Amino acid sequence: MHLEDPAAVPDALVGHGDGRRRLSRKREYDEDDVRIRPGRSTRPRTRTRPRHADAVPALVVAVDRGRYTCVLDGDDRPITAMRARELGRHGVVVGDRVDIVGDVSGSPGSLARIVRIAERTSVLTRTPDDYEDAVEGRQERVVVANADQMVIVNALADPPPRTGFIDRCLVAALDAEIEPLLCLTKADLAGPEHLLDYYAGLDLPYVLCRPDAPLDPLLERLTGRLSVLVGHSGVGKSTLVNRLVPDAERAVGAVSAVGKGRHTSTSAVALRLPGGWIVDTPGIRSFGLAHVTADSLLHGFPDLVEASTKCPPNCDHTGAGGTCGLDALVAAGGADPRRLASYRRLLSSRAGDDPTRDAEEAGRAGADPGE
Ligand SMILES: Nc1nc2c(ncn2[C@@H]2O[C@H](COP(=O)(O)OP(=O)(O)OP(=O)(O)O)[C@@H](O)[C@H]2O)c(=O)[nH]1
Ligand SMILES: [Zn+2]
Repeated sequence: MHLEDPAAVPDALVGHGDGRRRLSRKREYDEDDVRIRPGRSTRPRTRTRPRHADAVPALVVAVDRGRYTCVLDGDDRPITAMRARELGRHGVVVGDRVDIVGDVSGSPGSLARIVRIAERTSVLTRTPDDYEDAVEGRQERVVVANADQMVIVNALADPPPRTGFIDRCLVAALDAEIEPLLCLTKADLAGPEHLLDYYAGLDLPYVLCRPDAPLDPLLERLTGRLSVLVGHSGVGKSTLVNRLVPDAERAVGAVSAVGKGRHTSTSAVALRLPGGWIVDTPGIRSFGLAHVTADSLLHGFPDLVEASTKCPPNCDHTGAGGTCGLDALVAAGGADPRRLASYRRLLSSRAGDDPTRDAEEAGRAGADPGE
């Protein structure tokens, strides 16, 4: 028997898994609601719930408008679940390890309930950039929980590599303490030398992918991990996902069906590999970094960060005063000037005095061979 405290969680403010809050959303019902409740009693109400000894561990693989698709260990059946109200405002996102109760059969029409969310080992967040989600402003959003690795997919040609995009991803990954992996596609069209030269000062792991070679080097790095794939349009991310998970289309279809038919194009979805998970992020084209502090931004440039110890106190690293240690580092040949320029582009796009998209265009030009 559950005694509800209707005042405990105002339904209109319940947080949703994607970090959004919708106002005046109708309260959600779960199987407890159909039980006959005792009349108002004089017993003190309590927020303590039974401990759900029968709960089973599951992974959240998709989120769509308040419905969560979960799977059990070693079982691909999608189980639709809702969030128990006792979780309060705690959001649930793809990658979350949860405990579920109720009907966990996954049969059509069944609904389980998420009663616990395990502590997250990492949280990848983004701030929507100025050009999207204007309605929601620049509210920070969790993209995926518990990712161990960020696979930054970039093409070596067609479209040419965009170091501005990669650098932005690196900042987001390192800020979230997620290991980055550079995945260079279309290696059949161009060599990686130019790009790797730009990253020579970093210990950045990379793999090359081409249609006529097996994906073993990539698979090796994906094994045993939960990897989130990011990439801008046209780099071959869908091609890659379809090669890694041949029935990805079907899996994503099954997942979207539970969300009453409409698949939210910006949501992430986790797909099972023989030994690991990949999280595809369709619709996520870039990482707004407004939530990342200026300090963390510099930690996204491991080849530059050490030189900041030579900066005067409270240096803003813009180079304006001519005393920034980063300039001294570059002048002494200790770092690639293009790296410092990229850092400063991100710095100024974060400060809001330079539209993000322009900054990334500049990053793209910076990677062009011959520049
Ligand atoms: N030559 C070559 N072409 C590739 C490779 N990978 C993908 N392509 C092609 O590049 C184009 C874009 O590939 P997609 O997989 O659709 O790219 P995407 O990153 O998913 O882009 P969106 O669909 O816009 O999100 C397609 O025409 C692919 O056939 C590759 O390794 N080599
Ligand atoms: Zn400085």
